[in-house]
Amino acid sequence: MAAAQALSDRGLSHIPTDYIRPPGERPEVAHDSFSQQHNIPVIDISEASEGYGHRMLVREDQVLDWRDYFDHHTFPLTRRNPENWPLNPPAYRQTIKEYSEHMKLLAQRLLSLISESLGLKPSYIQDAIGELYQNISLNYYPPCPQPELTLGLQSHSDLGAITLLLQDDVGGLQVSVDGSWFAVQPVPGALVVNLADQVQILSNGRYKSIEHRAVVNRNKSRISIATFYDPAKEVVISPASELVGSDHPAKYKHVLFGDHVSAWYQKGPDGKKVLDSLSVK
Ligand SMILES: O=C(O)CCC(=O)C(=O)O
Ligand SMILES: [Fe+2]
Repeated sequence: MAAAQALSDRGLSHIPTDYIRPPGERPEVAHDSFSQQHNIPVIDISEASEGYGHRMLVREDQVLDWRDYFDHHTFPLTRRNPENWPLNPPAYRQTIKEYSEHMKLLAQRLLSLISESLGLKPSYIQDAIGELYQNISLNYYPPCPQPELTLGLQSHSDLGAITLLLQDDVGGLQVSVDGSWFAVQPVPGALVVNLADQVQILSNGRYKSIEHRAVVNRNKSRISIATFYDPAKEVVISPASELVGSDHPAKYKHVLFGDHVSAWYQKGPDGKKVLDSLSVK
């Protein structure tokens, strides 16, 4: 059993100190007023070997997130090995496969529209990203005895181009707008579209990646499924030359996507600090 769930199941009244965030990073609102009945489907990940755990960063001194997650590497097909995915329920592998294909098409449609809205050719962002690296992350946030002291997922922006997020009806996703946190209330049947860092760079800052986090609550567990649309680690991303000129200079340095990922996992995202470090001063 993964860590946060095991702690939750132990029925502790206090959370371990390595989950306690410094006062300035604690959520102000405890989301313990949700009353909907919620049944969590049982998925057996005990056989699974594809990236799962509860630590987000490689640093040892990190504050831990009250979350367990499980990753599926779905594109390119050379990374896909359904043998690593749960066998139960029986439709699981086929469902992930179909879901990944639909999410790919939807993300591509959205990226085309974003490219066009910038006056670029529809395939611009997809061409810049190159071969799609798609991961599907299943996040599980167990009930937490002290939700006011911790976070399910620390503040960050997503690293790639675009993220499609499916959340259940419990609620917990928050976005930062002008320095304040706002809850993103679940809408049945709807996906949340989060723009990620590479679209901010490619659009030379005309689109902004969204800083977000997840809070947990005392009574309910919550599941969210994030589908990430990323470039390969070898791809260099830079502002579109069409969007750079003498009256609007490049706002970001070129970045090797792999370096962006390493900085994120080593230093910690700390909101959008990793992206901010690429700003041209
Ligand atoms: O659980 C959520 O609502 C957010 C998940 C998320 O931001 C992520 O997986 O990157
Ligand atoms: Fe995210």
